[in-house]
Amino acid sequence: MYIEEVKPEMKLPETVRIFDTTLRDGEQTPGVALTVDEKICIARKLDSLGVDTIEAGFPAASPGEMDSVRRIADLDLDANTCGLARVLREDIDAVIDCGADYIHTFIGTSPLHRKYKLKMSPEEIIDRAVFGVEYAVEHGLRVEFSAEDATRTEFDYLVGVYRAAEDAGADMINVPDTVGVMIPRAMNRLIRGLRDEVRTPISVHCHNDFGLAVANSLAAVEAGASQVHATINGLGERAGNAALEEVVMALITRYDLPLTIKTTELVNISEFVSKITGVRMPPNKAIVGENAFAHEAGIHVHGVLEKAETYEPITPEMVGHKRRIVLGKHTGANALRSKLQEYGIDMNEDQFCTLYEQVKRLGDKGKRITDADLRAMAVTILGKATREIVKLEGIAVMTGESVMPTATVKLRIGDEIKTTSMTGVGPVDAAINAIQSLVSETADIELDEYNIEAITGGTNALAEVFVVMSDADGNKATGRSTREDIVMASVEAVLDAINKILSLK
Ligand SMILES: CC(=O)SCCNC(=O)CCNC(=O)[C@H](O)C(C)(C)COP(=O)(O)OP(=O)(O)OC[C@H]1O[C@@H](n2cnc3c(N)ncnc32)[C@H](O)[C@@H]1OP(=O)(O)O
Ligand SMILES: CC(C)C(=O)C(=O)O
Repeated sequence: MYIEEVKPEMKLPETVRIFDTTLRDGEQTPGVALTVDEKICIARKLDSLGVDTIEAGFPAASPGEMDSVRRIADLDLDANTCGLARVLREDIDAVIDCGADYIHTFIGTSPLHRKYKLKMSPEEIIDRAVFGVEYAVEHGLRVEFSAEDATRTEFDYLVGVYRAAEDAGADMINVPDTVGVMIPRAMNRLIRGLRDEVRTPISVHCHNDFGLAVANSLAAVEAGASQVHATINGLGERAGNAALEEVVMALITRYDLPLTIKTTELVNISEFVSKITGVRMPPNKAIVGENAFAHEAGIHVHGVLEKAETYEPITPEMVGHKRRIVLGKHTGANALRSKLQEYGIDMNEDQFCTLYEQVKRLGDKGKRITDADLRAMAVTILGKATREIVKLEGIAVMTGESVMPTATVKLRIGDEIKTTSMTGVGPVDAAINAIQSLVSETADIELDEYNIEAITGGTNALAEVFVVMSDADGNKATGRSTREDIVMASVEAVLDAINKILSLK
């Protein structure tokens, strides 16, 4: 509604090209280093996603980078394979040697970069830029030129640099907000200004130091930029780059721009990149976070159950996500009824009220309530309490210096008594390993989470253990126990969760 009103003020391009730099700037995320094979896997996924260009690496940086870019170029993907290079002959030669079809070459232009980093005069920087672009063009590459730290460069000088790159044959000029200092209005002004001065298509590369990378990228598009640099999950130097999934979904759904991205792949690629890089997404991350389509508050869940758009701006399916109704302190009766219906559980009004109160009480204590917990609570209220299918009959643990921590556990599982001994990194680990080994003959139940907290002080402190376990069918249950002895608290919590899951069968 409001967006349509401001659209006439924009200079939107017909479409926006997506230049993905997950494998280059994304890999500059502190602590992230990808192997050649990992880069190839990500490149294939980016290509299926439909990005226009994949910046596969910086070939001059190392033999591994060279190998990655070469092998990605050899894949002959639909996306352009791009290599990054300083405006130096040896860097550009490295990109040429990789067989990439596209080069991104750059030089710093701001007073800070000129004076302190490059120690070059403004004229020398222009000469170097022209050399780099011409050299790459002569070698048959399509060339994107970046004035690094453009957003802290004097406008007239910046125009001079870009005009020189354009005259030297650059196919795209990129405007990097290298340290993320822009605000959307200023970015819009800068891109409008540049559009009046240069003929070449304009791209932007925004960093997220103030959390404005996506907003600044969109402001640039509103001013006519026809390409955006982005990374999966917003990876990149320091606070990262503009998150591809956010930029893409905003361009498609807020600006109605026809992008070629297969949006249903976004969650899949986000999870893949998160796993490979080890950079986990916060649950509230837009578009791809665990909570992006999760609802707990009663008023919201009620709205969503009636009509999902009340509290969802786009459908989860559009990005390959799933809607989740979460139980907790804010749960309302409508949400609870829908959960019971989902599991085919019938209750009278009194039983329902008891369950509702229990959910609220647990929520107030800050406890997490999984679907299996709810089902266990419901069956207890219905008089069919969680059955103690697995019962501890005995346990002995041995630990110390120079011995492998070992636990011997005796369980009654149904009518059978079973015993085993297992080792672990400590007595708790050994005991849980032994329980899991015995139970694995009945059901495949994994420990997903283990948390321990000291409730009181001192060596005889009460410890509360909280676990989350799940089986191969996706049933998840929590288990809890509070004891002075952390081994026993852990064993009881694990058995609590296992029995909840087995009682559902
Ligand atoms: C904003 C960005 O994200 S830029 C990309 C950042 N990515 C990387 O740096 C990738 C990893 N880098 C590397 O492996 C190394 O830094 C290399 C191989 C590229 C260069 O290594 P070294 O030769 O040892 O140089 P070092 O990194 O210490 O310093 C950078 C040099 O490049 C020069 N330089 C920096 N940018 C440019 C440029 N665009 N054009 C020409 N020279 C440049 C610097 O002035 C400095 O020169 P000096 O060695 O003569 O002082
Ligand atoms: C190489 C350039 C575009 C860059 O990564 C930056 O300025 O952040």
